[in-house]
Amino acid sequence: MFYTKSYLIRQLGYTYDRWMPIALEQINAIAAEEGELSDERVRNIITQLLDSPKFRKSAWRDAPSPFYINLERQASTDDADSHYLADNYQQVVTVMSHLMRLPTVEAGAVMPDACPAGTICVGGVVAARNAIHPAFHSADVCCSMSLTEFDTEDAAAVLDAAMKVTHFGPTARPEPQPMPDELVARLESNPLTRSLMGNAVRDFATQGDGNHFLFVGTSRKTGKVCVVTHHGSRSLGAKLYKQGMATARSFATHIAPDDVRDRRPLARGVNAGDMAWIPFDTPEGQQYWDALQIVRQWTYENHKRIHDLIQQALGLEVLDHFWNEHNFVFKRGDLFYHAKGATPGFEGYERTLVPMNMAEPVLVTRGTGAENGLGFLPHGAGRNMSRSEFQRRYPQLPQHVDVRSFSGTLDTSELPQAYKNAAEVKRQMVETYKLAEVIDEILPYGSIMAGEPEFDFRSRRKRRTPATRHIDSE
Ligand SMILES: Nc1nc2c(ncn2[C@@H]2O[C@H](COP(=O)(O)O)[C@@H](O)[C@H]2O)c(=O)[nH]1
Ligand SMILES: [Mn+2]
Repeated sequence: MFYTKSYLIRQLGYTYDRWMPIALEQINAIAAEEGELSDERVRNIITQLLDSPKFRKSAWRDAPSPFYINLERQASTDDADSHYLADNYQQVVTVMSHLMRLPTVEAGAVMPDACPAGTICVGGVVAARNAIHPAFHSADVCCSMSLTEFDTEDAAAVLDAAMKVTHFGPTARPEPQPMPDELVARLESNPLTRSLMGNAVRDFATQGDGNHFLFVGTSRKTGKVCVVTHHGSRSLGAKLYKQGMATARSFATHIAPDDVRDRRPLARGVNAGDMAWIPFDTPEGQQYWDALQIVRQWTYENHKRIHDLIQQALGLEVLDHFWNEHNFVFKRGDLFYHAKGATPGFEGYERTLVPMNMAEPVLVTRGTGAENGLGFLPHGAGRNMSRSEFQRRYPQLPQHVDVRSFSGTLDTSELPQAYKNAAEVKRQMVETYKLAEVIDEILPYGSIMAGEPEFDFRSRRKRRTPATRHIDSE
């Protein structure tokens, strides 16, 4: 006998669903070996299939589980900013409330630098059981901070050398940098990263754009010059994220309830379908997890190569070097902590880096591991408002800082006032919520960012903004 859809629907009373063709394939394969099957045997085969990770049904909670809010409703004394900060607060709480209904999610926290950014807010931490939610680490996988302290007090020489050896923007380096052999071997070892080898090679020792930067300053403690870089895993991570979202959605089409399949937004920029996850205890979950660790290593080596090129250009002695991720997934016990713009402050992260803006010190922090932060601390100051809104409000160039744009044209949406007040965020982090202590500060000398590209892809015209390569009022 050949079993068909109509047998399952008419005789056994099932409703058509995506699992049915797969079930029929299995039933007919078994029938080919065992002969005609009883209705009960067929029902058992279907039950087993629906209980596998790919098809298991899971219900969202009716109400969100509670989460920690380490964010004051208004963090600025500047009246003009208050409106945006209050709006930010509301949006952050709304977004987190949706996440906290997911069946996988067991805990959540919001940091003092929180601001809305789509499926999860920046400054958000979400702990999930047996699940990796790609959207919660975001496309900028392993965006991170790295510091090298050099045995010199000549910050100008270091900034000049950095400008020559680093690379920002969408293009490849004019002279590619080879990756370490061990990294190449790891990339080869996982089918997901192997398929992205071209991206890994092309983008090695580059920093991208947006608010990624290379900051030069001096340690308040030692007076020595430090280079601090900020970037993620470039197109390697972005493409892995895309693969991860596709895999997560392939699970979600079967395991998630109707509201996940529903494409209508839950809130501004928030769609249930984007919250899909990959169960960790599946071959797909294991492979994706391993690929994330490889991308982490690529990102570490990427920072390091840029720092090494500066060291080699000037022949400097390295006094200190450390780094931390702030967009990543951390496995602690049985839970997967997804950090989107949150700095780990637990074991293994004794010193971490929290930048504020180009004109403020980068904080060297030590997390307290406080429960209310789920072991995390802020990753920056967080945006005050959208880029376009900020640009309409006449951003000011900072004084006493050597600001350089790799493209030669300043990106005014990245100027200091685009971010929340640094002292306020620091106060909330240290005093109000006790998430971290500040153990040193890297005082700003200068900064390099991608800047605006010469050609505006949106208007399809050359930009009119004058080039601003060097702003130093002293
Ligand atoms: N020292 C600098 N800090 C900066 C600059 N631009 C942004 N920032 C801070 O970094 C965080 C990180 O942002 P994210 O992209 O990882 O979410 C941000 O919140 C700002 O506080 C800069 O040019 N120099
Ligand atoms: Mn970042």
